[in-house]
Amino acid sequence: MKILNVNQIRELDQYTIQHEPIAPINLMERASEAFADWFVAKFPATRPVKIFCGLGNNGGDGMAVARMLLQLDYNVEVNVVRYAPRESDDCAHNHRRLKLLTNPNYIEKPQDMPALRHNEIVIDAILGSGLSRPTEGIVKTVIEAINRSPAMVISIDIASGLYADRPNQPGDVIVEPDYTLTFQLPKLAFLLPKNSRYVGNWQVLDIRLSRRYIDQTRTLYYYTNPEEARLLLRTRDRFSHKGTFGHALLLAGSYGKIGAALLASRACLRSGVGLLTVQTPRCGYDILQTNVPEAMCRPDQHEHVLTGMSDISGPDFSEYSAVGVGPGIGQSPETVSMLRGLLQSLRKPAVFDADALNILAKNRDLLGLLPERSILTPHPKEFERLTQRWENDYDKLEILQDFARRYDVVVVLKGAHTAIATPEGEVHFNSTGNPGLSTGGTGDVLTGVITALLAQGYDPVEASVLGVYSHGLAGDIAAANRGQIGLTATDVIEHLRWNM
Ligand SMILES: NC(=O)C1=CN([C@@H]2O[C@H](COP(=O)(O)OP(=O)(O)OC[C@H]3O[C@@H](n4cnc5c(N)ncnc54)[C@H](O)[C@@H]3O)[C@@H](O)[C@H]2O)[C@@H](O)CC1
Ligand SMILES: Nc1ncnc2c1ncn2[C@@H]1O[C@H](COP(=O)(O)OP(=O)(O)O)[C@@H](O)[C@H]1O
Ligand SMILES: [K+]
Repeated sequence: MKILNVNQIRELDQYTIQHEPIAPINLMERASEAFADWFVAKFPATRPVKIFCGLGNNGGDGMAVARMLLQLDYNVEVNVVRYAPRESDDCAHNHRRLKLLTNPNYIEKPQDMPALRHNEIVIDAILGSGLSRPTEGIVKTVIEAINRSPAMVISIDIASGLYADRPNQPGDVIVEPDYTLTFQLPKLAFLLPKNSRYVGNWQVLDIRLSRRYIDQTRTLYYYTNPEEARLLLRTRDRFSHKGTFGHALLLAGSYGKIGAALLASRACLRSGVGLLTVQTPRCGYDILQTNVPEAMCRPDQHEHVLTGMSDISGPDFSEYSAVGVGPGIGQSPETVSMLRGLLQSLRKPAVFDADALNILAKNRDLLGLLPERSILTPHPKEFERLTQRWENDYDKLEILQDFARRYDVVVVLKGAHTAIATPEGEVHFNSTGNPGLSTGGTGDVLTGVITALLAQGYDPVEASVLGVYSHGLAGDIAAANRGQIGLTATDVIEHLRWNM
């Protein structure tokens, strides 16, 4: 799913109006109906509703929604925040229609603000994607009162005061909704961690804006939806054999962290790899052979850390279709040498995670040795070590895109809505996953999943997008079974589903 910026969204509205064609007021009616349908399906008419409308088209949506809910016998009070002398044409039209049904309350000064109570629902239609400056004066006062109130808050299209595609400043006053119902496509702002309280649970309502405009419009930002993930997944040929699905090598574990190697190995096997070899320090050999009988094990010559050297065969990585390195490996000098040797001999993309990334951050000359289109899977702290501190989430995105372009790699920046940057500078935000995944070992699982997909011949971007999606989906299924709080990395492995 594409993510468009505010100018593109405006063009999309205009294009739809001209080419469908549809009158602007009817498009507003369609958007408001979509919102009202969602609302009516979720909340009974016994819950009192207070709608706060601005004077632009977002306010117009709010007034149309008010009319629709009144006609369905909801108890609705409309508050128009009069911060300017003029309304937009479509807002004025809906204002006139609304006044045939009810007398709105007009808020011009703080005393005009009504009290908000616990069981009430506030609908925020003060400002939408047309926000062009920080909120101030009476708008700011109303937003502060809404945020102080115990009422449930639902924003139409976007929280009033939040920019859809650029950073807000500290101190900006923004509605803090429980829900945001947005139109047609997600907004970039929804996917950035620092905006979490200004978004709440969000959902996209389809209002049939022009498919053609969306298809032909260029963007760097995407949101992976279920259909797109499903399309990436390859079906298996009836005459396939284990050789068809690649041979992965995982370099993982050190004394005290053999668990990381186990988790990555099990996840790799549960993600369709044909064959798996795991190289761990000698201390991990029995553990691995006992607990993951499907995997072959290459014991490292070293008892406690990875050196890359094994009695079974030398450090020849060319026989593997994909290599994944990092989970639990530590940063001993021997392991740093191993990584250097690996980078010097690797000829195809590999997956780098955890301490492999920390070693890269401390030995920056190694970054130049990364095979092109390799996959790096940092969490934000690891990414900061590889790059620099960022001022805000938009700044971080730019650093992410620059890094992926500069080193010709795919960077999987993990977290809620994991952001996958491609060497071409595109960013794919993930749609699955939940806070239950914030627990040790889930990153090791992800490394196993992505390594398996790479070994099966998926292109590195596809392996990352599909791997991150499936990993998050497994977390969601596991959380549905047992709740987020008790979720472990092993649960994620056990809930991987490839019949999406
Ligand atoms: N145009 C269309 O066809 C559709 C528009 N829709 C709605 O229209 C909204 C966008 O409408 P608009 O472009 O009118 O945008 P807004 O409703 O956000 O209003 C913009 C107006 O508010 C002013 N403004 C900006 N920042 C302000 C601030 N901080 N304090 C006070 N005033 C401020 C602007 O100068 C402009 O006059 C969307 O968010 C969506 O809710 C939907 O009805 C779907 C269809
Ligand atoms: N709040 C969250 N919502 C969605 N996914 C999350 C959340 N917190 C963590 N995750 C996911 O969990 C994984 C954590 O990885 P990582 O930090 O490397 O853990 P570890 O090093 O313990 O294995 C990542 O895939 C990340 O995207
Ligand atoms: K709004």
